[in-house]
Amino acid sequence: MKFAIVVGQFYEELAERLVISAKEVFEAEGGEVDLFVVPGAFELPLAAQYAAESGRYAGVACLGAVIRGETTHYDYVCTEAARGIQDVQLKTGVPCAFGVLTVENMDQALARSGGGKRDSGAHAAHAVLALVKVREQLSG
Ligand SMILES: Nc1c(NC[C@H](O)[C@H](O)[C@H](O)CO)[nH]c(=O)[nH]c1=O
Ligand SMILES: CC(=O)[C@@H](O)COP(=O)(O)O
Repeated sequence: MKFAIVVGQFYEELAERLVISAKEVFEAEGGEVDLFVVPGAFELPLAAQYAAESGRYAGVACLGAVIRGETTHYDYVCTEAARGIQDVQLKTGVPCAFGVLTVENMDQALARSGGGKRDSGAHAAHAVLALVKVREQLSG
C-alpha cells in the first residue's frame, strides 16, 4: 500500500521532524511513502489534491508548521490549510490528515513534533491508517 506525505517546509527543521515520524508509522505498517515538498502550509491543499487525484495513494498525510507572527497572516494560512485539506478529502474520498502545527512559538512546535507533548507527524499518519481501515471495513 502506498501513501503520500505532502509537507510545507517553511520551517525546515520542523518539517523534517514531522516527516520522519509520519514515515516511520507508515513504514511500520508495511507502507511505501512518496514525499512531496511545498513552500508552506498554504500550498498543502493543492498538493494533497494532486496526490489524492493521482489514484496512486491510499491516503495523504499533510504536514507543516505555522507559527504566529505579528500580523493576521497566521490566521489566514491556518484557516485555509485546514479548510482546504478537509475539502480535498471530502471531495476525493481519499483520507488526507491534518498534521499541521498551528502554534504560538517554536517551543510549542518542537514539543508537538516529537518533543514530548505530542507527535503530530505520527498522529497524522495514524489518522490516515484509521480512515483506510474504516473504508476497508465498509467495502468488504
Ligand atoms: N508564515 C508561515 C507560512 N507562510 C507561507 C504560506 O504558507 C505560503 O507559502 C505563502 O503565503 C505563499 O503562498 N507558511 C507556513 O507553513 N508556516 C508559517 O509560519
Ligand atoms: C504565520 C505567518 O504567516 C507569520 O509567520 C508571518 O509573520 P508576520 O505576521 O509577523 O508577518
